[in-house]
Amino acid sequence: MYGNEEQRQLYARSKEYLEGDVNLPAADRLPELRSLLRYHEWRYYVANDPVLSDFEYDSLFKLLEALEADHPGLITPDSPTQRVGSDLSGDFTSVPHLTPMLSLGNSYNAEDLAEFDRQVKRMLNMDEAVEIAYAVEPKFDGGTIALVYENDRLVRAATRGNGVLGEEITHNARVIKSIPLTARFIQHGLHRVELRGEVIIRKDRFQQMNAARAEAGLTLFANPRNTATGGLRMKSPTEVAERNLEAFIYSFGYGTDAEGNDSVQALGTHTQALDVLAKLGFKVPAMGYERSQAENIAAAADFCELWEGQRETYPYEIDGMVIKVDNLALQERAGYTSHHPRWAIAYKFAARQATTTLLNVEYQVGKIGTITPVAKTEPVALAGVMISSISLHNEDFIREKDLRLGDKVLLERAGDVIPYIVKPLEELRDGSEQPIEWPVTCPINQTDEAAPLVRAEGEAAWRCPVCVCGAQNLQRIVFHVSKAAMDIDGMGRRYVEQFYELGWLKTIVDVYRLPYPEIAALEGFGDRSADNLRRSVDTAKQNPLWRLLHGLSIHHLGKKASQLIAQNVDHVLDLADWSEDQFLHIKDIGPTVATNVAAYFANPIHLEQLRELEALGVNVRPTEEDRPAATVTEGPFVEKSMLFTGSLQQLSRKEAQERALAAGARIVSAVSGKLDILVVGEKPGSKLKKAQALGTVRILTEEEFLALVGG
Ligand SMILES: NC(=O)c1ccc[n+]([C@@H]2O[C@H](COP(=O)([O-])OP(=O)(O)OC[C@H]3O[C@@H](n4cnc5c(N)ncnc54)[C@H](O)[C@@H]3O)[C@@H](O)[C@H]2O)c1
Ligand SMILES: [Zn+2]
Repeated sequence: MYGNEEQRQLYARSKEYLEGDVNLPAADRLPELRSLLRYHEWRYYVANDPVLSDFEYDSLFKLLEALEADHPGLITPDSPTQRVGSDLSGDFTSVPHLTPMLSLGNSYNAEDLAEFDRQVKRMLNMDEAVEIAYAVEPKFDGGTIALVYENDRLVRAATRGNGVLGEEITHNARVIKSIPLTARFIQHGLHRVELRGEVIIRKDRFQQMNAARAEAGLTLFANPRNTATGGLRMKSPTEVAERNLEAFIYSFGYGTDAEGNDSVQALGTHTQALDVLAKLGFKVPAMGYERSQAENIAAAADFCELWEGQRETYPYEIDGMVIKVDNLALQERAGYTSHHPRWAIAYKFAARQATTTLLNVEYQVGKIGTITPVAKTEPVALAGVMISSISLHNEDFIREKDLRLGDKVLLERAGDVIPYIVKPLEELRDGSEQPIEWPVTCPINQTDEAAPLVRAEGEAAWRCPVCVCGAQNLQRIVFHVSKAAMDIDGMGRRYVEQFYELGWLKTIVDVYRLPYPEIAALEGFGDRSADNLRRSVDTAKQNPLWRLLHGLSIHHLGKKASQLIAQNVDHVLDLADWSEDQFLHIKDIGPTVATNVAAYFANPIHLEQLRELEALGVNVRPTEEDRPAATVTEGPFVEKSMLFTGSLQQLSRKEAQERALAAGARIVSAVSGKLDILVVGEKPGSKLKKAQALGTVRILTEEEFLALVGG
């Protein structure tokens, strides 16, 4: 349909229009904008793979609308503003809809909605002060479907197609369980109806399906929307059934009685019409949850904002909300343009996808030398923020996606998830894209002395094994002073970076010999802050040994392992003489930690640093806090597991537990076959029942317990 070279130009030109870089007479801009929009409609509806965000597409659309408003004589009937985008593929029989299926106008905030409200009133010759009630519901992001029922039976289902003609997919609709094959419309005076709805797939089902496909080595579905629209067009209904599609019905398109007279309006409001559909067994947005009847446009806007905030936790993809004049007679009076109803509007949420150009890749070096590639892109708006820098995680990420410098890339940012690159747009390549050269040595220090990067088996990350440039040291110092390690109050990343820039911090040793008079002279410091900092550093010198060990940034040596090792030495430098095996003798220390710690202490530079730290007054021996709580070897409850339940009368729960510990017990949190003793206070609950049912648990009252621990 479109060649690659042509697509590249259409993409580049679209971005130029969006940047406001196009200066042509209106007579030339009009046809160009139309052909750009047609291209994007094709990417979106037919190829199912848009290259612009919806926001960008809508912006181009608005440019065209504005131009046409200024030059009404130049409007052509085939303009994208005059018809809806077509998804007719030719693979199915085309059938005419009973009434045209249109698009929706767009709004992005409460002001847009207020403007829409004013327009509706103008259209209806209503006073500005009169309030119109609106029905508001999610704008489901799937594939549109039109269902025709005659005499209470489903007789036809079709896609939206080009709005006038749809593709007939009745056999596929029949396997979608939420579409009833029969419904008692006649009870409501409806003999022939056309319903409109959206076919979608739950987000979790989508993920399960993709996980299963990945396992089977099949290509993955791009997103839930494509899975749903593609699902509707499967050749075999059994395949459709496997996709677990669902259909939300959101309105009547048409409805007549036995004589062929309209009988939808008699339902009164859109809200009541949906209530009827719900009663008839259709899946419609639930009142009070997914939909609301808003007394005026401000209330409608509030409901939209509420949903924008909770869209991530909703099980289905929605790209906005739809606001509809609730009264069906007013809808009828407001009417339609050739493109959308005048009585409804979409409220679009901020677009979560965007496309931009990958300009460069920079590399960050972490505290243990992990190299993280970061993409630098042409700045682009994504879900409300400007993005120009995105983590690429590791080399495999780059290779798997086949990213190249100069690529046009699709970005996504959903909810709290950090932005990421979904894929390069391969059809938009022109051959000038360059491979991303993965660094062989430290990317910060590209000299001969830099050692080659290493990648441990089974790990995704490349690391710089011996950093000579200091890039790692900076990260190590940041970690060293952080809460998790030496917890130096008042000395966060910002100061570390500042002192590092000034050359005062090269390694962690320098933390303990900072030039305080010079710090006091820094802008924003003064004597007091410098003094406070000195005090914090002095306090940290008395830290338990595990904090120092953890603060050395040894790969894989976490807090727990640091504590275990600190319990087992008299002086940190003892570790220089330890073999890997000795580390493994400590319960809960595994081989990875053993290897890494042994390697660290085999390095004379590190030993020298530790000697310097000791000379500067940093504690290098285990303290009281490092020692394990003395194990009790005598007492009534030695080696017994114990649990308290109900409220105790003479002791607090905490005091009772301390007594139990002192008497040798271990406190556990649940009743199980491993529980030895349950101490029962007043109003015990299910724990007592469970323990009695087990029959193996010794049950003590508070008095009995106190008697055993000696009062
Ligand atoms: N990114 C791109 O390149 C690109 C290209 C073309 C179109 N688009 C997007 O598609 C939009 C136009 O598409 P459209 O014509 O399908 O219209 P639309 O998506 O703006 O709105 C109409 C559709 O909304 C759906 N819908 C979901 N829930 C609904 C509800 N509760 N009530 C009523 N309708 C509901 C219906 O299926 C209906 O067909 C554009 O605004 C743009 O966001 C994007
Ligand atoms: Zn380096």
